[in-house]
Amino acid sequence: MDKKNRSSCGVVIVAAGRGERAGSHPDGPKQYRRIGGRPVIAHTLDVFVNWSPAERIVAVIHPDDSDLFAAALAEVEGDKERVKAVFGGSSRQRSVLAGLEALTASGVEHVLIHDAVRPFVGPALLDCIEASLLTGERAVLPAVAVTDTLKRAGANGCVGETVPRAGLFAAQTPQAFHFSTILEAHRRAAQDGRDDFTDDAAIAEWAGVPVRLVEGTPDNVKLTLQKDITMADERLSASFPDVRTGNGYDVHQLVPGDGVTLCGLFLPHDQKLSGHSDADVALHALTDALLATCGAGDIGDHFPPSDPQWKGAASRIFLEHAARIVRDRGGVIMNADVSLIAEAPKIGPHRAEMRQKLAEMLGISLDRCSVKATTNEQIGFIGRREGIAAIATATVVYRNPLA
Ligand SMILES: Nc1ccn([C@@H]2O[C@H](COP(=O)(O)OP(=O)(O)OP(=O)(O)O)[C@@H](O)[C@H]2O)c(=O)n1
Ligand SMILES: C[C@](O)(CO)[C@H](O)COP(=O)(O)O
Repeated sequence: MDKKNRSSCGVVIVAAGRGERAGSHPDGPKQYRRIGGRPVIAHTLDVFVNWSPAERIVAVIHPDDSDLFAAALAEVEGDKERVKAVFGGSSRQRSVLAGLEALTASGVEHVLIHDAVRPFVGPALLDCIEASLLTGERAVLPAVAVTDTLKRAGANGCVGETVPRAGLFAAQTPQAFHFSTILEAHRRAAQDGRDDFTDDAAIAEWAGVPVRLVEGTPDNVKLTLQKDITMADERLSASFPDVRTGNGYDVHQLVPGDGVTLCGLFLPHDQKLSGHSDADVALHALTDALLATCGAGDIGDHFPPSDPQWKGAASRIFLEHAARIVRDRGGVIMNADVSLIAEAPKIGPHRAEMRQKLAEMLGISLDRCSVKATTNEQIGFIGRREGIAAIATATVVYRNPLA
């Protein structure tokens, strides 16, 4: 989704429960149990810290779990600066209210409230919920239609009746709301002594706020019992990593001038690259390579050369935009590699600084960034110093389903 059409969201992740139905375990309550080698809550936080509309993330934890939470947070991959922990209460409802109160000064317009123990939430569901909020909905509930036949138990372990399942849905999280609407509803429920709501949509319903249903994902299960944790662990341990590689190519003409910008670095030279933006071929090729890893089109789709706002633009804007798209779709950039094909200026003395710039722009470590250069042996248009070309490759691992 285009950045300018995105909402400003806070996120409350409730993690203060004791997980009694799952049973006790040396790793602690179920949100700290390891699935696929990492704590459940680390998987959950990964998704939100890499989802760009999430401006503030409040994890609501139990006062006994501060050390467990700090250790789990250390395993989260992404911008953890946005995550703050507060203590919850004796019920889920009280924990949610503690999380909402912690967001009051943040100025966010919307809030997503999510169970820490639903680690398989994916960015596609978050985007779908956000899209519904952006149409003006004040409460949005992801839910899946019930597919089993439902029975109500009667006396002596026998069926009392069959419950018609038409129109019945199982509620999931994250449930999303206009922030001040749900805060006010939660505060009012607490003042009225109501402590029996099992989800936040029910509080919105009680407050008379219409709740929009959107389609949840069957994968987004809540880990409630020991068997759920076992199945989650098997699922993550058995799954193949979703590794994708994209490539990109770009070329720009050299004309008389005072220097060229390559990998975001200005190199004084007796020529310049001509183009609509700063004509940084290296960043253009790498932008295309990143977009290719998730089928997100090419640089021209996102930044049309016909659009005057990109005239003379620094190409880091394009690269950072592509990196954001990748992260929003659950991708982790593993590697970025650029080959420059230029007769002059000499790239070798500037390679280290160029790699450093790529690492900064992409938010990844230096050893994952590579810049190489070759001449064209004085052959063809590059050999005649009429242009510079770049070829780039990016490797991205997608942690969550793209669909
Ligand atoms: N006082 C509570 C109770 C629950 N939760 C959170 O609400 C989510 C959904 O609750 P549930 O699955 O019922 O978790 P527990 O209450 O921990 O489980 P149990 O009822 O088996 O003890 C969990 O992420 C849980 O940590 C919370 O923050 N504060
Ligand atoms: C909020 C919830 O995940 C919606 O399905 C669910 O109600 C929370 O679990 P609990 O067992 O009711 O605490």
